[in-house]
Amino acid sequence: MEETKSKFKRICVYCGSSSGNKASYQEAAVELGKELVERRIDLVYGGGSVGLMGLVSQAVHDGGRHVLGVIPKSLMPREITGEPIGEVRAVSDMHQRKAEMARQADAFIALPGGYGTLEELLEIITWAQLGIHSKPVGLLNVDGFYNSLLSFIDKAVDEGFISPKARRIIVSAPTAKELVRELEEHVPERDEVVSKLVWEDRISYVPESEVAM
Ligand SMILES: C/C(=C\CNc1ncnc2c1ncn2[C@@H]1O[C@H](COP(=O)(O)O)[C@@H](O)[C@H]1O)CO
Repeated sequence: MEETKSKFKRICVYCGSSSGNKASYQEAAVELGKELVERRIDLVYGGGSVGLMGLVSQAVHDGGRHVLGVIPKSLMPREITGEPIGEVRAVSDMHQRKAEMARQADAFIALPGGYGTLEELLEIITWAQLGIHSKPVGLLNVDGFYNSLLSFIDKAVDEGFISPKARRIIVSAPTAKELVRELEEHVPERDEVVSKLVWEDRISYVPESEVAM
């Protein structure tokens, strides 16, 4: 397989701790893992090997890229998260976990999932809206899984609760290949008010090309 270099060093993937009922969800998790490998991108995720989390992390690990799992101590028992893959970083709680995953990543992708995935996705979008980070956020809309969420968000725009600019934080595509390509091309929009906010815990993004070697 030919490898393509990406501007992202590491992507954070949010996804179901279950596998979902359709084979297409599981196939998409493996496809995403392979796409990261092809572009030489490492993975940070919620740790463990259950559900789609296990499939995407195994695919990245099998392809020889680094996998970092961030797990709260209380979720560490193997019967809950399964055998860990790659490097495991233990944190004290769910809040610290999300902050650590966000710090370690240059971009975010949500695969299909449940409450946990939705919560992680909506929080990272909210953090982008508030200027805590300016890293791209992608939705892998496998088989239209996220159509109803996107319709809801569009309704919130129509009803005046989400600005059109904040709506554009979300990049969505039906396949991993298209999504990663779109995330690579995405230019975050600057908001004059938000960019003046001061966050002690601002999660900065330094493109690899700007990191002193
Ligand atoms: C409590 C049980 C299983 C939980 N196992 C998890 N292991 C690791 N990470 C998890 C787990 N559950 C949630 N997460 C995080 O949320 C996302 C998945 O949640 P979802 O509700 O399945 O969508 C995932 O990205 C993780 O970061 C036994 O039922």
